[in-house]
Amino acid sequence: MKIAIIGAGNLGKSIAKGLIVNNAFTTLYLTKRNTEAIKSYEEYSKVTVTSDNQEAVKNSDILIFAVQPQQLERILEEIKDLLTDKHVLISTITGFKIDRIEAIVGKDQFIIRAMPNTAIAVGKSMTCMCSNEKGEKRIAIAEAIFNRLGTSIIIKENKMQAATVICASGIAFWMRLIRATTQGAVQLGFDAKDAQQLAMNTCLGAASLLVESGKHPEEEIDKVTTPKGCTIEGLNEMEHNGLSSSLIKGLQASFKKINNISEQ
Ligand SMILES: NC(=O)C1=CN([C@@H]2O[C@H](COP(=O)(O)OP(=O)(O)OC[C@H]3O[C@@H](n4cnc5c(N)ncnc54)[C@H](OP(=O)(O)O)[C@@H]3O)[C@@H](O)[C@H]2O)C=CC1
Ligand SMILES: O=C(O)[C@@H]1CCC=N1
Repeated sequence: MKIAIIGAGNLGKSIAKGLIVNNAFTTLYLTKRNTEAIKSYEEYSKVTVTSDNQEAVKNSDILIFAVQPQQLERILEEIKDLLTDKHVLISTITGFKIDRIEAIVGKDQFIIRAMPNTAIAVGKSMTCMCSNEKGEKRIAIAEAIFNRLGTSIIIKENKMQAATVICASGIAFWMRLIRATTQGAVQLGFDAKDAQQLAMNTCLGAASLLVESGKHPEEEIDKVTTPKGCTIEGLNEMEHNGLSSSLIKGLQASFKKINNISEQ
């Protein structure tokens, strides 16, 4: 696949890393206006770094847009006359609806909206996707890319904002939970390095149990909570202090904010 990432910033570079590590492209163009920070990617075979979006579009089939929302319109205007039937447009832009993209490039383009997260850099992104009507014919291509770099699901466009909160912002939320566990482990006597090992690998184990068994979390909790034991003591104390409630309220606050941003 001939892929271009238009806007190789935080997310764009994470996608590039995932593609490079997984050898998931034929050629890869990375663009940004100031290319200094991404020059090192040219060390990889078949990777081209440029500030010329038009060159990237002409030489690629899959166009992944990863710029800030206010930058997308201008870029679409810049490249729209170069689009042909070979192109699939994948936008990762938060809150930028498909009809706004269609208004610039036309309905007759294969348009996909995707919301990956930064774990794409290590091939573990949870990516949610939707498409315009024409894009349905090529969404399998996007699925193939994002499944190489993690797991993907197709959702309705009206769920993209919620998916952004749970999956994209979710990386930050889970990081904070891991950090809090690390702080607790230090207080219980582990040095910082060991504490982080314990916290992150236990988190990975918990998620893997559910992913691999398809079970409900409470079923796994039942296996760990010895009656009158230390686990239920700790768990109930956390809940008295609002663990679940605090998480849910945070997700709601994030969702409210994302809806406000996209209305602006
Ligand atoms: N960070 C995340 O976890 C996630 C982010 N997103 C979404 O992805 C998008 C990008 O986010 P993020 O990576 O954090 O943002 P960044 O600001 O880190 O990256 C955007 C990049 O676009 C480049 N850029 C700006 N204008 C142009 C242009 N005309 N042509 C080519 N490149 C350009 C910028 O570089 P320069 O100024 O040098 O041109 C910059 O490196 C956002 O819309 C965000 O909502 C989605 C999911 C997760
Ligand atoms: O924080 C934000 O608004 C963006 C959207 C998801 C990740 N970063």
